[in-house]
Amino acid sequence: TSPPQQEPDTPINRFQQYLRFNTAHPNPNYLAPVSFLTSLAQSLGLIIQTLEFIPNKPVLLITWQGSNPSLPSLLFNSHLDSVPAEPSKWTHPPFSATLTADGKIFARGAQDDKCIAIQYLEAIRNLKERNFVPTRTIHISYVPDEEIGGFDGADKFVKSKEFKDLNVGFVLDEGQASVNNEFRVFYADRSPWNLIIKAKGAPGHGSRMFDNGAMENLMKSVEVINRFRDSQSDVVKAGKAANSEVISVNPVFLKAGIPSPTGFVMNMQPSEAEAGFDLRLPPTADPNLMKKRIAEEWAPAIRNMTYEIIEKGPLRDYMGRPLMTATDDSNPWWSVFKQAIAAAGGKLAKPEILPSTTDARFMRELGIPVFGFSPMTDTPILLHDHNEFLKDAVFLKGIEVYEHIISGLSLFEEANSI
Ligand code: MET
Ligand SMILES: [Zn+2]
Ligand SMILES: [Zn+2]
Repeated sequence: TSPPQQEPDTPINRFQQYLRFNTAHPNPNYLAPVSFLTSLAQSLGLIIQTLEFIPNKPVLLITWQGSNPSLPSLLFNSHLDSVPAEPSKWTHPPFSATLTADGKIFARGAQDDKCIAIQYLEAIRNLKERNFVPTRTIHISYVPDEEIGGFDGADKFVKSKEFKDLNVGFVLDEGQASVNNEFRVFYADRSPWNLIIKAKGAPGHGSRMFDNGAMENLMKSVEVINRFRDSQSDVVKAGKAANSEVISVNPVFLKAGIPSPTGFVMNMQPSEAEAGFDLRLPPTADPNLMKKRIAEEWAPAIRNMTYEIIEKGPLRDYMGRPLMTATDDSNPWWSVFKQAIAAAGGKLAKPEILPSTTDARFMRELGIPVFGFSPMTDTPILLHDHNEFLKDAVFLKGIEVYEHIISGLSLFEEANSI
């Protein structure tokens, strides 16, 4: 018999091992990756706590104690879960973490956001090997359920006594890939709304051309929504705003028709029809104006329409301010962060609003400054896409970047109160 295969002792291999846990919704495996990360943290001599605010939805909290634990701490967050993948559409199985000859590691979660999960720990490994001693305490959190809104994950965590006791002064959470050689940093998220519009109307023979059918009513709404979508796109195409600075609306499901064993009944017009939309509002948008538009134009009662808006998370912080982290001198963390990127030999792009949404909004809601940041340059943006991958060299460079960030931020002692 051959001896059990030993996993190679490399950062890339640890990344691949972490990518192989199937953490896709609707049934993410949380226990196995948490025990894997726990053993990594143990091997680094870090403090480990597993919190469970909701049964079977663990929050893993790892701590590297600083020499001055009375200073506000730093938190590096990532989520454990992933969106689903359609394996038949992938060139390599989505949980295989296949490394190709050109250095691409294919996996659901390679960019979103299992890279940073391992990079945080690898950066600490390297700093410890060099006998670096942090001044501020450093925490790393691994939270469940980000992809379904974070309500049983980060939201519960940040509202807990355990979180309050961490005295967090500054947070880094996930960002998005950069297609050029500049690192991207995000000071706000767009807020997600799920919009479901329903139409009712007279049923009838498939050959008749009557007014106010459910399908006709729904299609009219789809046209109106599409015109709004075009108007937002035009602003972007004219160069007047970035993608993430306008309101996005995209249809994500359509539900109608009378089922038959072979598909749908073709000669009946249905009496009900439904469509779902993913909306994202930048922090500058007026939510009330949007609600008015939906009520009056997108799903008007006079066209037999009803609608439901599910707001996925907060729009304002506890002081009533939009959820934005300052990127000027009023935020001392900004310059320390900038210096760390420069020290790593990196170029930083102009700070942006994130087009999507992260757990950062729950920390910003408490008034804590948070940047979204995933160190991936020269990388196509593949989050939630088929064939998500990250290059090994990009992953390794990211570790080095975090070494500079962690050391720079943890030694930053001015303004003790922040
Ligand atoms: C619905 S909360 C956000 C989930 C996910 N990160 C997204 O942006 O779609
Ligand atoms: Zn993510
Ligand atoms: Zn995601």
